[in-house]
Amino acid sequence: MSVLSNFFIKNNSCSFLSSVILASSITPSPTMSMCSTFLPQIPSNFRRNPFFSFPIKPLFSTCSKAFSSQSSKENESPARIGFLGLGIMGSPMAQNLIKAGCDVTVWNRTKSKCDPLISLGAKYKSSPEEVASSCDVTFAMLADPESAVDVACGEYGVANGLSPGKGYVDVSTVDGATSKLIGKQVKATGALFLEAPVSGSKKPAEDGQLIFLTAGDEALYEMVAPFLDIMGKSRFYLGDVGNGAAMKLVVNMIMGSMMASFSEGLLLSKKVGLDPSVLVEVVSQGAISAPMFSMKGPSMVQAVYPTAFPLKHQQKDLRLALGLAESVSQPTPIAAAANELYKVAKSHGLSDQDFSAVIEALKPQFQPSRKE
Ligand SMILES: NC(=O)C1=CN([C@@H]2O[C@H](COP(=O)(O)OP(=O)(O)OC[C@H]3O[C@@H](n4cnc5c(N)ncnc54)[C@H](OP(=O)(O)O)[C@@H]3O)[C@@H](O)[C@H]2O)C=CC1
Ligand SMILES: O=CC(=O)O
Repeated sequence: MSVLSNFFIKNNSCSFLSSVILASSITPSPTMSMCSTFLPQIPSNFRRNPFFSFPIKPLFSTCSKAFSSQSSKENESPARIGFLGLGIMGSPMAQNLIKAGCDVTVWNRTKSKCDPLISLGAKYKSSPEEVASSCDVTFAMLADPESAVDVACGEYGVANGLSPGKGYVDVSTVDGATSKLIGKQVKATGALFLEAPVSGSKKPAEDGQLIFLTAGDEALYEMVAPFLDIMGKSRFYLGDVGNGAAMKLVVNMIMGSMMASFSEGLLLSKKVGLDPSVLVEVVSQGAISAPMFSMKGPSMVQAVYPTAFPLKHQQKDLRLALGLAESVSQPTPIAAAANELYKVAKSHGLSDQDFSAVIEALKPQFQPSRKE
């Protein structure tokens, strides 16, 4: 199978862009020339470092042709990638970049989380500002809107270290207004900005199987595509900043409601004398089957919730999705009800459990006492 056909199969969502990039490796196109201010700091990396022999993702060498065709200078520095926020998602994402041979510099508020990555070869800087100033492109995977703004725009924040020719890619799940605020600060430095929240949890992050929902500077999107392809299995470019955030919030609104509904079903099945494990099996074979139910159902039946997606983040996403719905007067009664359930779960100390622990909020001990 040719490299080109691999590319289309793996990334059927962006086949137009792929063909633009591939074509650019042969004949410079207007799309690629849009990237030229950024390119001088990136391309030689793709000729000199181990990316070319990266065995799992032949796609990458396809993309790298686009970069190498833009430059023939031998004395350019390799692309330097910053990664901020090394929680459940950020750590495996940064790890995959390091394992692919990228030159990665990390920072995390709790410094100890940097140590495993440093031992894999990452560099360390002591602030987001220093990471951004020492890197060509900086990724951030932060908890929520507050931390995303703080890291990007606060004291010693990313914006202080950015300048023309650099790029900032925020992969955190935030609302569109937050993303636009960050984008504005980034653009004021002359750097490029891309929002790129991800769909997919801990395991897809470890396996490089995330789905990127990007929006913002298309030139930066094209520049970082090879890195997204190391961390993910597909990528969507959705236009203006805010669209990536909105897409992610809609997806997670659906997910939060599905999990709440599944929880009700598991508990009801048990109460009427059925085996909830059999319900999981039945669901898995029918039209409402979902990987999420098959993966999480068995542990939910056992009342254990190993954290992949923290419940507090699911509730944050529902809250932000409800705000999005409110902004356009779209009724979302199911999501609103689900949100209340996650709030109950949070108030009972389940914030850091997996979001499947929302089922606990439906159990008698967590229900408001009722007069018979
Ligand atoms: N887990 C999942 O399945 C998925 C999560 N997401 C989204 O990705 C983002 C990260 O999720 P995840 O990795 O699970 O979350 P974690 O809670 O594991 O990690 C959060 C990260 O944010 C940092 N952080 C929190 N507050 C601040 C602050 N005030 N200043 C600086 N850094 C801060 C944490 O630093 P410290 O280590 O110091 O606490 C940590 O690095 C969230 O927006 C989430 O909604 C998206 C897809 C899937
Ligand atoms: O945001 C969570 C996910 O699984 O996607």
